[in-house]
Amino acid sequence: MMELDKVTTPTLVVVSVSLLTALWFWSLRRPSAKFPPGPRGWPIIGNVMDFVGQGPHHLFMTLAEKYGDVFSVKIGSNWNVILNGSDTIKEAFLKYAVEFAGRPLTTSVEYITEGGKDIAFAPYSATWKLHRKLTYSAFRNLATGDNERFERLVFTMTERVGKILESKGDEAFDPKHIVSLAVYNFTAQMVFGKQYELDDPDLLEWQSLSQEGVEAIGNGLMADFFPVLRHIPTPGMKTLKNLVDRFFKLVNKELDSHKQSYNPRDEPKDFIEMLYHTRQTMIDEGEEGIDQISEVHIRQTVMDVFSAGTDTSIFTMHWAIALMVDYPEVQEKVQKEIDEVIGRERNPKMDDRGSLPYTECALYEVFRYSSIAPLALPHATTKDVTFRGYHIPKGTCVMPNIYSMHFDKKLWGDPENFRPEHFMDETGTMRQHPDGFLPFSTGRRVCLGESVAKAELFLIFTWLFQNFTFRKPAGKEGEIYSNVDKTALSPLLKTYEILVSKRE
Ligand code: HEM
Repeated sequence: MMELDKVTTPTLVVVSVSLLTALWFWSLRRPSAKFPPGPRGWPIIGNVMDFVGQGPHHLFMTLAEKYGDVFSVKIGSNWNVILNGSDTIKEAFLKYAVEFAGRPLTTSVEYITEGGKDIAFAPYSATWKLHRKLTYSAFRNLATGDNERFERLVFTMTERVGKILESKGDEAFDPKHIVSLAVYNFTAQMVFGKQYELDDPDLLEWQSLSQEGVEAIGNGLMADFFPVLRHIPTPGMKTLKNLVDRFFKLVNKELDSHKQSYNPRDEPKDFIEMLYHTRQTMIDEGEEGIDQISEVHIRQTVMDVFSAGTDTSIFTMHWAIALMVDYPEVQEKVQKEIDEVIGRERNPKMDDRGSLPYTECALYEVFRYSSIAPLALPHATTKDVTFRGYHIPKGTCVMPNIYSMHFDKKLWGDPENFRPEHFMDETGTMRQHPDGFLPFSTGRRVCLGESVAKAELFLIFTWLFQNFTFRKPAGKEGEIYSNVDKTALSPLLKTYEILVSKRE
C-alpha cells in the first residue's frame, strides 16, 4: 500500500481529478442502456439550468424537436421521461395503461398524503383502485348521476355571487376572488353541505392555504429532487408541515361534526355522508377490501377534492373571463345563443348541454387555450417497460406534456389563436373529442373529477354570461389579459381588472 507521507502533490491531483471525473460520469449515467435520449446535464443538478427563463412545457416542446417525442431530462438526482404529442401520450396511457399508472412518491407528497393514502398521489395498487371506485360512486350517487341535485348544488351559491357582482357598479376589480368564492362554495356545499360568507374565516383560510401552498411549495422541496436530503429539516419542510397541519385542522373539524350527525338510516346529504353510505353499501354487497378504506383515507379524499378540484376550476374560470373580455365578439355570440335557447327566466340546466354548441365550444376552447395542467400530474412506471424501443425501468417518473398536444399546429392549424370554432365541424356541430384535446388527461389516472368539473363549469359559465356582461375599463382596452409569461411554471394569469354590468 502507498504510504501517505510519500504521496506527492501531482499524485493527489491525478487521484482527485480521476475521482471527480468518475463521479461526473457516474452522476450522468443513464438508468439503462436504451433509456430515452436527452440533453446532457451537469453533475449533481442534472438539467435544472435548462429550465431557467422558460416554462417546462415550452422547454419540452423545444427539446422534442431535437430528441423526438420520447426523451429524458434529469432534475436534481431524478431521471424523468417526457412524453410529447397526442399519439405518444395516448399510446403510453391507453395501450400501456398499467405500466404508466404509477405515481412518484416524493418527500413532500409522502408527508401531505400520510404515506400515499389519498387518490391523486397514491401508488398504483389494489387499495388505490378501491379508493377511486368508492369516490367515483359517491360522486355519481351524489351529483353527476342526478342532474337536478347537481343543479341545486351549483345554484345555491349563484344568488350570493350575483348580488356581489351587481354591487360592483362602476368599480373595476379582479374577478378572481369572486370566482374563488363561487368555486369554494360549490365545493363546500357538495362536500360538507354548507355555504361560506365572503368573510368567513374558514373560507379565508382555504384561500390562503391555496395561495401559500402554491408560493411556498408549488415547485417542490429540495428533498423532492435530492432524496438524500429527506432527513434534513429545511425551512421548506417546516413551511410544508405548517400548511398541512392547518389543512388537517379544517378538514378534521368537518369530519368530526359529520361523525356526530351522520345517521346511516337517513338519505346522505353531502359528499362525506355519501362516502360513508357508499362504503357501507359496498361492504354489504360483498366488495372485498373496501373496509380497509379507513378514516385517514376519507380525510385524504376530502383533501384531494379540495386541492385537485378547487384551484383547477378557479384558474379555468379566471381564464374564461379574461378571454371573454379579450374577445368581446365571442362573449356576444355566447350571450346571443344563451338568450335564444334558455332566455333569462330560468337557470341553465344540465340538459341544455347539446343545445348550446357555440357556448360549449367556447368553454372547451378555454380548457384548451388555458391548459391549466400543462404536464398533468407526474406518473411513474409500475414495472420495467419497453416503449417505442426505449427501456424505461420501474419507478421512473414520466411526465405527459399535455400542452404540446393542445398547441400542436398539425392538429389545430392555428393553436395560438383563441377560436371556439376549433371545436366545431363543418356543420356547426360540436366535436366533443377532437384528437389532441386531453385537459383531464387519459388512462388509469384520468382526472377523477372530470364529469364534476365539466358540469360545474358549464353551469357557472353559462349562468355568468346569461346574467352579466364583462368588459375592460377605460384605458385598458389595448391590454391583453389572457397573456401568460412564457417563463411561468404553470399558465396562471396575472391580476387584471374588469367592469361588470347586469344584463337587462
Ligand atoms: C378544470 C378542472 C380540472 C382539470 C383541468 C383537471 C385536470 C386533472 C389532470 C390533468 C389530472 C392528472 C391526470 C393524470 O395524472 O394523468 C387530474 C387528476 C385528478 N383530479 Fe382533476 N382536474 C379538474 C378538476 C377536478 C375536480 C373538480 C376534481 C374533484 C372534484 C378533481 C379530482 C382529481 C383527482 C382525485 C385526480 C387524481 C386521479 C388519480 O390519480 O387517480 N379534478 N385532474
